[in-house]
Amino acid sequence: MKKYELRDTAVTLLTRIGDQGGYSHLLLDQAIRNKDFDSRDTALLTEIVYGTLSYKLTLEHFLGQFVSRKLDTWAKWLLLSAFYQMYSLDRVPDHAVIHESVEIAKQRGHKGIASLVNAVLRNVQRKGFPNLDDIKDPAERIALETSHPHWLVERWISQYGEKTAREMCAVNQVEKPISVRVQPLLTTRAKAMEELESQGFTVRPSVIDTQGIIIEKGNVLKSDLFLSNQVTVQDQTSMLAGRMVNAKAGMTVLDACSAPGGKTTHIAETMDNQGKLYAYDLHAKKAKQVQQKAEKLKLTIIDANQADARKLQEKHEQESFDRILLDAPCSGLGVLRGKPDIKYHKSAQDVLSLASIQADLLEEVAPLLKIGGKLVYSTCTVDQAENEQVVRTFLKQHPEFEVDPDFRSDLPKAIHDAPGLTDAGLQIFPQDFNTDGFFLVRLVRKG
Ligand SMILES: C[S@@+](CC[C@H](N)C(=O)[O-])C[C@H]1O[C@@H](n2cnc3c(N)ncnc32)[C@H](O)[C@@H]1O
Repeated sequence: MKKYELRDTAVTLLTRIGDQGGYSHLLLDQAIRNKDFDSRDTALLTEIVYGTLSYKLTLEHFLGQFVSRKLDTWAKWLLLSAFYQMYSLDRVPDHAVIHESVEIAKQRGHKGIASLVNAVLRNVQRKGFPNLDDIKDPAERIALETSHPHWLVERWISQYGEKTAREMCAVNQVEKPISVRVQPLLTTRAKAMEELESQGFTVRPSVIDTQGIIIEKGNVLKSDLFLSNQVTVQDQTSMLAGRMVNAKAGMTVLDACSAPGGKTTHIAETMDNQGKLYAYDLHAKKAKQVQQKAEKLKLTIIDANQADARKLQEKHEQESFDRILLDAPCSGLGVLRGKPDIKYHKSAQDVLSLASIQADLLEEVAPLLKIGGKLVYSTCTVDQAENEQVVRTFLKQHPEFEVDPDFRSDLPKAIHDAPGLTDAGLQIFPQDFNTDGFFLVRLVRKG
C-alpha cells in the first residue's frame, strides 16, 4: 500500500459522498473490500470519512477563515479531512497529516496546490482553529459547534428552547447503542441475554420495552440469535409505538404505513399471533418486504399489501378496526444519529409538506376505527409541525376523538416523567434515553 493511500481513499470517498450523492456506508464498504486495509486502517478510514462528513459545516467554517479562493472539489475535501484529523483525532500527529496531505496534493494536482495545502495546514498548526466560543448568536454557535444547518437549530430553539436544542444537536453527533427486540415466539429476553453474554457481548435490558435488549459491545448482526431470527434490530422508541398500540389477541388491527415492518411484526407478537393485522405501504416493493419479514418470523396474522393510505376507505368499511397504528412518513429529524450527512439534506419546506401529508393520512384512517378503539399516531421526527400540531389540529376538528386518558399511565415507568410529555403526546428527544428521537400519542374514539 502506498504510504498515503488511506488518506487518499478518504478524499475519493468524501468527494463521491459529499458532492456526488453517493451512499456513505456502501462506498466505504466497497473501498474496504477492494483495498488491502488491515483492521486498524479500516477503523481510521471510517473515522476520517464519517467524522469529516459529520462535522462538515464546522470544518467548512474553519476553511473559510484560512482560504479565500475557490478550490477544486478534491482539494476542498483533502483540507476538510486534514482539518478533521487535526481538530478531533488526538492520536493522529499533525505532522503526519500535513506531510501526507501535501503528498496527495502533489499527486492529484500541481505544485501550486501542494504549496497551498502545506501553507494552510502549517498556518492551522501554528495558530489553532478559530474559537467558536466567541460566536454570540446561540443558534449560529450551536450550528457551527455541532455542524447542524442553521435553520434547523433556530427552529429547534424556537420550539424547545436553547438547552434542549443544544443537547439534541450534540447527541446527534454521537452514535447510539444498537438495540434488538426478542422474538417471543422463539425465545425469551432472559435466555437471549444469557446467550449473547456467553458469546462475549455486553448487553443490558431495555427499560422502555420488555422485549428490548441494548447491545453495549459486540456486533449483533453476526450473532447466531440474529441470524436465526430470534432477535431483530429495532430502536427502543419504535418498540414503544408497537407496545402502545396495546393490541390484544383476536383483535382486527391496521398498520397504515408499515414498511419495513418493524412495528407490524411487533404488534403481531403482542397479539400472540392471533387475530388479523392488515399492513399497507405506498410502495409495492416495500409492502412485499413487510410480508417477507412476517413470514421469516412466522407471524401468520399479517396481511401486507400495497396501498396509498390516503385511500384506505376504498378498501375497508368505517369502524372496522380495534386498533390503528399510523406511523407516518416524516422528515426523520429524530434519526440523525449515526447518519453523518443526512442532516444537510433536509429543509423547512420538507417539514411543512410532510405535515400536510400526515394530516391527510390521519383524516383518512381515523373513521376506520371502531368506537372505543385506539389509534397511535407516531413519527421518528422532532418537530412540532409534524407532531403535536398535527394532533392538535385533528382533535380540534374531531371532537369524537381525545388523547387516551390511559396514555400516560400506560407508558413504561422509566419514561413517565419524560421532559417532552405534553397534553398532545410524547416527544422523545434523542438525549433523553440515548435512543432515536420519536413522537407518539394514543387517541381514543369516543363516539
Ligand atoms: C416511518 S416509515 C414506517 C416504518 C414502519 N412502521 C416500521 O416500523 O418499520 C413510513 C412508511 O410510510 C410509507 N408511506 C409514505 N406515504 C404513504 C402513503 N400515502 N400510504 C402508505 N404508506 C406510505 C413509506 O413508504 C414508509 O415505508
